Amino acid sequence: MFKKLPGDQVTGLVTTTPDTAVVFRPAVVRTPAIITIVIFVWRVLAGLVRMVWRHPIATAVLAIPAAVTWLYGWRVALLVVWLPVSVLLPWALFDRATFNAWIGWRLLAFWRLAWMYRRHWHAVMTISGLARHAGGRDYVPHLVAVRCTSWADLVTVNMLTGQAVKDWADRIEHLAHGFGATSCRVSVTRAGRLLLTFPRRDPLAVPLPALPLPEAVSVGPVEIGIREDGRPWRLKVHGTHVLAAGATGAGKGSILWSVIRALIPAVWTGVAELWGLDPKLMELSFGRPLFTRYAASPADCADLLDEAVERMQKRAEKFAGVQRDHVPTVEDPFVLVIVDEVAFLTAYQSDRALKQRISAALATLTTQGRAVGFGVLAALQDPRKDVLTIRNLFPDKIALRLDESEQVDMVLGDGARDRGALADHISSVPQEGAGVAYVRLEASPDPIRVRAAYVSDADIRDMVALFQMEEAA
Ligand SMILES: Nc1ncnc2c1ncn2[C@@H]1O[C@H](COP(=O)(O)OP(=O)(O)OP(=O)(O)O)[C@@H](O)[C@H]1O
Repeated sequence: MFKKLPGDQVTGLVTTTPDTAVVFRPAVVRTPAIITIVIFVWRVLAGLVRMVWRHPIATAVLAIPAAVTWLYGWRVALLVVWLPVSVLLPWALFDRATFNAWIGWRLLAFWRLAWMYRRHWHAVMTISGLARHAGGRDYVPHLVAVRCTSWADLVTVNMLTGQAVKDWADRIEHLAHGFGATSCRVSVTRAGRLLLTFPRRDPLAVPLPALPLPEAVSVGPVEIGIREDGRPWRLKVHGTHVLAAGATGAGKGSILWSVIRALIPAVWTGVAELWGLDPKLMELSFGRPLFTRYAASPADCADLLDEAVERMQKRAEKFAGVQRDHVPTVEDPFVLVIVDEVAFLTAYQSDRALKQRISAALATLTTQGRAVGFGVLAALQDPRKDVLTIRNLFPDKIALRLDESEQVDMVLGDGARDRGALADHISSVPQEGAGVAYVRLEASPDPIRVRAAYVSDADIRDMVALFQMEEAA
């Protein structure tokens, strides 16, 4: 009787031997071969149609020569291949940008989809814990499409039903290493669909020299560097307050100086004023003539801030009931109060009375100054709790290189690091990482990576000389 085992129906089985293994074999329903073949062929055809639809150029590059070889022989195929190559090659050599936009990135996307993402998708999803096994079935997030830009692969993916963005944000390191990238950023494109950004190279690895002095008179948004996607980084300074936080040597100076540089034409014409607070006596003193008002000692800084508050309040009285938005004019210029190392004046200030005066003046400026044309741009080394009160007064924040991962969310807000703002991973080698930062733009919760242009001492000297010449003229 036991020879029939395992698997046969063994109802009523009686055995006197303890520990006898009784195995039940599940009923097997045999699917007719024709149904299996139809399903298989259907899947192949659907896959082919999808591939042609999504990657027409890559498919044509492979399919046309193969078809011509088969139909007419390899000589004709060679000719057919040579004709487009003789057009495409010069195009690629002499106008790389348009070639890439039309053909290059599409071919690369096809290659990256097949070679990197499809090949490793199942394994990475399973090992990172993003795939699920339930009721005997594997549920794997759906890889929708891959697009390539000059610096990154943009992978669109459908989450599994019931998954949250945080499930993915918590696994950015698994994803990055799984797909051979140094980092990964997660953003939501629509309900249930994510865009994963895998950089292939770092477009911000090389320092950016100081940008040319703008020709137009403008108070912003001012161009101060480049974004990772190659577009200019424009920072809003009029109508907001900006805090740039970064460890020592992170390049806070390059942000302050790039903003100053971009505002120089507005300062020349009198529609903007720069007020400098330089408690470290190192950063702003170099370009002292550019500042309408300048202070270094804490007592002078307190006086200067009090004066700014007084002027702001007078202007608010003048505007009351007349206008709600500030338009910079020579009569009512935009005043940008620039503070290098704001914690020197607040958290680290030993004179209590002075500390309270400065904190109160800064709080008044940052809470009431926006609408009447007073802005504060402050640099800060340590964004931790003792300077928290100051931090929260600034609507716009920039995270340069930070020492600890927890500091990223302190600067950019909750969840910023999970979404890829790895400010604690920015290189401490000045050449590679100084001036590199993460910012959150108003329109999107997703942080973007940027690099400020480096305004050298020579650039500042030139700016001062030019400024003085212009004033003398
Ligand atoms: N945008 C930049 N691109 C390239 N190199 C830069 C950039 N900004 C700064 N550096 C380099 O990094 C060094 C440190 O920069 P900087 O003094 O601005 O840092 P910091 O954040 O102000 O430091 P600290 O808080 O100690 O004053 C500079 O001497 C310069 O060589």
